[in-house]
Amino acid sequence: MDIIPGLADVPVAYTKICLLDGKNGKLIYRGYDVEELFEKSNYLETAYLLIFGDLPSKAEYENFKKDIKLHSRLKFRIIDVMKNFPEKAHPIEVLQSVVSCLGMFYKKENVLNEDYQYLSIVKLLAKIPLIIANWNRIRNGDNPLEPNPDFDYVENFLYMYFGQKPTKEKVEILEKCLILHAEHSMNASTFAAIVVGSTLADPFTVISSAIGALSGPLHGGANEDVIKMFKEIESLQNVKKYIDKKLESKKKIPGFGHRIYKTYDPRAKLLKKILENLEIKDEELRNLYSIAQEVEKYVLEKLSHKDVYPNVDFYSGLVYKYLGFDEDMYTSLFALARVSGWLAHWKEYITDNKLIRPTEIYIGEIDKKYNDRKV
Ligand SMILES: CC(=O)SCCNC(=O)CCNC(=O)[C@H](O)C(C)(C)COP(=O)(O)OP(=O)(O)OC[C@H]1O[C@@H](n2cnc3c(N)ncnc32)[C@H](O)[C@@H]1OP(=O)(O)O
Ligand SMILES: O=C([O-])CC(=O)C(=O)O
Repeated sequence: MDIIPGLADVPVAYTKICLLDGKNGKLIYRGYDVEELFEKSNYLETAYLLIFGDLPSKAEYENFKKDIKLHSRLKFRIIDVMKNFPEKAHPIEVLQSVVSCLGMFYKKENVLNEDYQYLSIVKLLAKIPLIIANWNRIRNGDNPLEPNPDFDYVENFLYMYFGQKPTKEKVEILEKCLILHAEHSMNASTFAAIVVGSTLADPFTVISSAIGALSGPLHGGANEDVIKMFKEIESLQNVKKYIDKKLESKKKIPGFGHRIYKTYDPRAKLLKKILENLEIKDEELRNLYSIAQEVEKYVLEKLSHKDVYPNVDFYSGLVYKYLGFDEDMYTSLFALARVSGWLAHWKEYITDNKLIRPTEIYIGEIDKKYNDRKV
């Protein structure tokens, strides 16, 4: 028996949620190509599709939206907890901690009870955007805003975050970004969600664990590192030198490479398409975007023979920057979207649950004696 490092290519579950074709760069949610959803759907509808199995009818969608609006409140005690966090706390740490706190406020029920599942799903979808938006206001010394019941999900998030009604263009762009980030089969954070879910822990604990897994630089944390890299590069003429130095010292280029995609990540293509269609007036963003294009060209020259291509984290930050978000918020925006994928997998997995408990191969010492220890 041998181990499989990183469980690469080891299937851990049957699923009807997501099909990933890493060779051809295709991403399918519940039978629909993500590209079609990107063009035609919106985030909440896509979340419903992922979690409940198909796109909602008009009535189902209205009900779902109504239930989410009903739970779009944060208890004052949660806001108080947030006000006591250090202003410099990273938003993803705040999000993970507050989602974990949420569970303390609700009665624990049997996680296999479908009504409890539905209520928890609605609460998490309702409250996660509020936590992210409120934290941004709290850390800047502003009071959190009440949600505007006349606004849709994404519009309301942007309103609460920035404190003004967002333009239609910005709402549409964020809807598209969230669709692209909503789901991605058995990635590390989804695996964390089903590992914790398989113990029949409550859904707030499940999602909080998944957020923790997402935060690392090899996963969702890479989008922040990408923008830092563009800033460090500073100008087009530094691109080659910067990338060569990284590769010579065996460092990874953030935003490149993927366990499954051995070609261009379809989401990176669509994010790039968003950028191509923008009229970018901000000079810093224009400069970072041209650096990004140059980095892409040069890294592909250097690494495409190893099947290393841009992943979803490569262009997302530039789009978020266009929308006005600070760079330390990018991973939280990823989580805002991915919560639907985590919930879909959690629900699917526990319906036919088996505790996840792999094994390991012991290669340490045996038969040591306590009295022989070093003095
Ligand atoms: C939402 C997401 O999670 S998308 C991924 C976000 N993460 C990043 O962008 C961080 C940078 N990328 C990486 O670290 C990796 O590509 C990962 C973690 C995403 C995937 O890692 P793995 O599947 O374990 O692939 P592995 O690290 O073995 O790479 C295979 C080969 O490609 C190279 N490679 C892969 N990614 C990169 C990269 N970003 N920069 C330079 N080389 C790379 C490796 O050095 C390795 O080369 P070798 O065979 O000569 O040793
Ligand atoms: O699938 C993966 O391993 C990582 C990824 O791209 C994602 O979670 O979106």
